Amino acid sequence: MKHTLEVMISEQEINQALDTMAEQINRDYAGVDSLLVVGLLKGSVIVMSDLVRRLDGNVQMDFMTASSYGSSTESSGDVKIVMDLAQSIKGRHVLLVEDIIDTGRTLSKVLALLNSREPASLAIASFLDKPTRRVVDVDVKYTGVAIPDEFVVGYGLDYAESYRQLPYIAKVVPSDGE
Ligand SMILES: O=P(O)(O)OC[C@H]1O[C@H](OP(=O)(O)OP(=O)(O)O)[C@H](O)[C@@H]1O
Ligand code: HPA
Ligand SMILES: [Mg+2]
Repeated sequence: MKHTLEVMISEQEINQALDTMAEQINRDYAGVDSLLVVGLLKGSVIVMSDLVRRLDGNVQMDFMTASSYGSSTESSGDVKIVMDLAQSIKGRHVLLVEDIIDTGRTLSKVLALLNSREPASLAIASFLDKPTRRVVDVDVKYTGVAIPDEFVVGYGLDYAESYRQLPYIAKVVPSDGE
């Protein structure tokens, strides 16, 4: 699809939203020995690295890969766990970090899997939230910015694997010809 990009959330706005998220997380986990922050690849990789550098205390990191969008702008609904965590989460305090919650299908699937492993606690931090698109209800404890129903890229988010590196978040606008 031919398209152009329109900036929706600037780098400065991203940083402000991250500061607020990190303050809330630091407050909530102040009494906890260690926090395992789990990023869902690939989208979360940028927000994960920016968020953990704002966190206090003993923070550990792990990653898993769940994929449903492929090269499309529509979720397939078929969420696959492509790569699992490297460690047990039984008895751990786990914070799952995502770039975006859209239909909620990815997070609900991953949440069910991780909950079955009996963590001490499990909460979700998603930088973006598209609440009007929700198909499955998911309890997201920390969110950065709520956005309207637009397909966005940048700051980890891709369109057919491109644009993840942009330091801002932009809307994908279809242009003439297709
Ligand atoms: O709430 P949902 O409708 O499930 O959409 C959100 C998910 O979709 C994207 O991942 P994608 O499957 O595109 O993989 P990626 O992280 O590698 O881009 C995004 O990173 C979230 O994980
Ligand atoms: O708006 C989006 N952009 C990129 N990837 C996504 N995955 C779910 N929603 C989106
Ligand atoms: Mg994607």
